[in-house]
Amino acid sequence: MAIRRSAAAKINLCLHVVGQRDDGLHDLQSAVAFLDCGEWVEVRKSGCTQLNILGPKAAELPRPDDNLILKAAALFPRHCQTDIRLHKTMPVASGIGGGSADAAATLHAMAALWDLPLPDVAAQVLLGADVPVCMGRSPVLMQGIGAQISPLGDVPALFACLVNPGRGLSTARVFEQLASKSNPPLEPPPPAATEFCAWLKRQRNDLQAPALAAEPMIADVLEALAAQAPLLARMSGSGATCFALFESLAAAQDCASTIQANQRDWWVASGALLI
Ligand SMILES: C[C@](O)(CO)[C@H](O)COP(=O)(O)OP(=O)(O)OC[C@H]1O[C@@H](n2ccc(N)nc2=O)[C@H](O)[C@@H]1O
Ligand SMILES: Nc1ncnc2c1ncn2[C@@H]1O[C@H](COP(=O)(O)OP(=O)(O)OP(=O)(O)O)[C@@H](O)[C@H]1O
Repeated sequence: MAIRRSAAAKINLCLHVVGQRDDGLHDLQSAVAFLDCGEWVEVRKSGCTQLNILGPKAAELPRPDDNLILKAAALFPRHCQTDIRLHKTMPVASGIGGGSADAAATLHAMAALWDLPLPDVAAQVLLGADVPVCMGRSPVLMQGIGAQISPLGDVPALFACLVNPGRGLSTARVFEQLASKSNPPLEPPPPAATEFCAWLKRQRNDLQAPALAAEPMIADVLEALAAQAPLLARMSGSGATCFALFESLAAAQDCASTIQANQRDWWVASGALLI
């Protein structure tokens, strides 16, 4: 029997860096939502644990032994030998949590396959700061280093276009280049869905400036998205993927096809935010 779980793209709709801890990690406040980009993890019982990677972005992960998926699988007892397949569609090191989403999908799939409980949040966050948030798929508020997750409240139906210019960025390096480690906090999210977009526009991604300095092509991506008259265009996570939000699926898809037609080498995706 095979069990398949999808790994959705994580979008940091806003990301405030509000402090730095003694261990160097940063305290964050981020509204996070998800978009299904067709990436998945499939598991089946086997004589040994191994990972095979296929899909259009498989070549960006040449060494399966280093994969976060195998670190996630290692959280289960030794007898849980599992054959794992990853279908990779999201660009690697691109600020949309690909590795974390794959690790989260692996934890869900293996817990179901072996009828075991999920590893706790403390173990999840040791895999990666984005793993706890990627265990769910609905819009949430992420705080602390990534382990404190709470519901975001009433979010309207929104549609997104994601664009990545094909340049990987190191998350650690972007944090290092951040000018101020202690920035103004998020305004509390509004109770009513009708106020959500106005609230979101007033928030920031504090990693956008250092990522732009490291990779100037992000400015081209943001300009291309802004030209499609979205509700909002901003960078996700530590970049370089940027997103634009729209009120309709058709508008998000139009944005994606226009940008892809102009920039054949860029990675582009669109769809409804999961709610
Ligand atoms: C920027 C975000 O994507 C926002 O959702 C995440 O905080 C990063 O999540 P991630 O890629 O899963 O991060 P990890 O692999 O755990 O950490 C990569 C590096 O990012 C930096 N890092 C990460 C999380 C955090 N709260 N503070 C940090 O300073 C650290 O230098 C760390 O070594
Ligand atoms: N399954 C995986 N998918 C993608 N990257 C992985 C995976 N496993 C390990 N990695 C490594 O993790 C690093 C970060 O890649 P990932 O795609 O998770 O970054 P990201 O999208 O910037 O993440 P985040 O938004 O959480 O900072 C890469 O250098 C990659 O080699």
